[in-house]
Amino acid sequence: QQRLSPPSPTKLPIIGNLHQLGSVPHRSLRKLSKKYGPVMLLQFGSKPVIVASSVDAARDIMKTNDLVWSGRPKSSMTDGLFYGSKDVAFSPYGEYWRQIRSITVLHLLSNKRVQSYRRVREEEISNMIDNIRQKCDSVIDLRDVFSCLTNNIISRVNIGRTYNEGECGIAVKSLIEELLILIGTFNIGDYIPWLKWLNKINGLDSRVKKVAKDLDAFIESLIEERVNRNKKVECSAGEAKDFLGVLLEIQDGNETGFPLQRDSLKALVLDAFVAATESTYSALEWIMTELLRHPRVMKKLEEEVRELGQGITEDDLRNMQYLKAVIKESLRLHPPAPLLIPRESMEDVKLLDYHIPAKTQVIINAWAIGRDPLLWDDPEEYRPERFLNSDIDVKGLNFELIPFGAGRRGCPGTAFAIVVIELALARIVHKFDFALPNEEELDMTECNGLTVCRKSPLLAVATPWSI
Ligand code: HEM
Repeated sequence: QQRLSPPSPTKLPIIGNLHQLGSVPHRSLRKLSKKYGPVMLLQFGSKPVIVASSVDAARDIMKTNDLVWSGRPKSSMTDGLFYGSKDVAFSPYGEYWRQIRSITVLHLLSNKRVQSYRRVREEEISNMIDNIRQKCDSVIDLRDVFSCLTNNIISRVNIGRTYNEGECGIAVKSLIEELLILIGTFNIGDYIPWLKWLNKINGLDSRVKKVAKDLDAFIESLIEERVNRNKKVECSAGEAKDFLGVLLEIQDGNETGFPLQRDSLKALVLDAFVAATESTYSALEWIMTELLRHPRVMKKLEEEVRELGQGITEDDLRNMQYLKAVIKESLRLHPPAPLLIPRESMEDVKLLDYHIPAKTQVIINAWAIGRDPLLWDDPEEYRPERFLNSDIDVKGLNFELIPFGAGRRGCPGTAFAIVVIELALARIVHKFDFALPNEEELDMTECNGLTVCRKSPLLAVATPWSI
């Protein structure tokens, strides 16, 4: 029996289909998939890449054959930035990944840990409200506000303090931003190996080296600060330990029987910063963008959150069905990582009817699935009501809505992110009326990268709401 290969657009010599990626790949790939089908085979330089754009293909990859598809393609970019890809997100599948993922889940991201950060969230969200209040009646950069919030929350639970106070903080924030840009940059050397030398000329190699070196110096200084502090003051009993503190203890005590090398420890601390910030603030920024474009929806949300009168706590979130629907609808149209993180087959596997050889990369177009007219009525319309009487959730069980991926390599930070987004949104909409600074229609252009933000930061004017 002949082994069936997925359909492919015509390839050019050397580059294959790279020229068809365009400046906004999730859009170009959807266009191609409309012509070639929900499973298509492209060629990026010398590498075969499958693009999956339907709910059935996504389910097949992330559920039916999840184990086979749990590899990550090797990337010289993440090797250079994460100590040889020793972090959770980019390390190859295997025993090492299993160990570090379970350390990260247990000590940073489990439901129990996430609940224990309640005070951190409440304090930082109150700081954000104060910050907005001080700028009322002038134009506010909401991306900046949300980026500050998510940075502060992850910093406090990751390293025990915020780092964006003072000059050094600003430098660290821009280093992490540069790292994210680099992860999203197309690296020609990974796809056309004999063109690797180009990265020396175009400056990519030296940018990677510089960011990695500067971030390493930052994390080393945190470790040193911690070691000195622990020597001076014994950690007070009952104090919740931050992730870095726990990792240092694991390293000292070797209690898990798993040797946690210094590079691995640093990769895990860095991973938490990188995975938790841009994804979350970009989600918040897209949500506010849609609310500002849809005053009817904003009004309904205001009614729901303002019904509670004074102060909203996390206990109130449970009953806020419209708030949850607004978040899901925004993540459907604007998943912060529209193509998720690429995976790789670890052995030969069938995908729907097609035969896929081992070591094939797959890109899942979550953005296209969220807008598939076979799954959603009026898919391009922003209508949170569609989720009001629906069981569809973002947790990786419903493959029509997968902003956090699914399966073994699915996002372990979902619960961490959702509660920050819910509380931050409920509280700002409770406290302020928002308006666009001018009458012009909002520019909805997207930027390019692993995480996709608005091209221009969202600007708005806030006025305090009073009963
Ligand atoms: C709105 C916020 C977030 C979004 C949209 C998001 C999305 C994603 C996606 C799409 C993946 C890849 C899933 C796959 O391959 O199936 C992922 C992986 C991951 N995320 Fe998130 N994420 C968010 C927040 C967070 C937070 C807050 C953390 C941690 C503090 C986190 C940590 C991770 C890690 C460690 C991985 C790698 C998992 C692995 O490869 O085993 N994420 N995330």
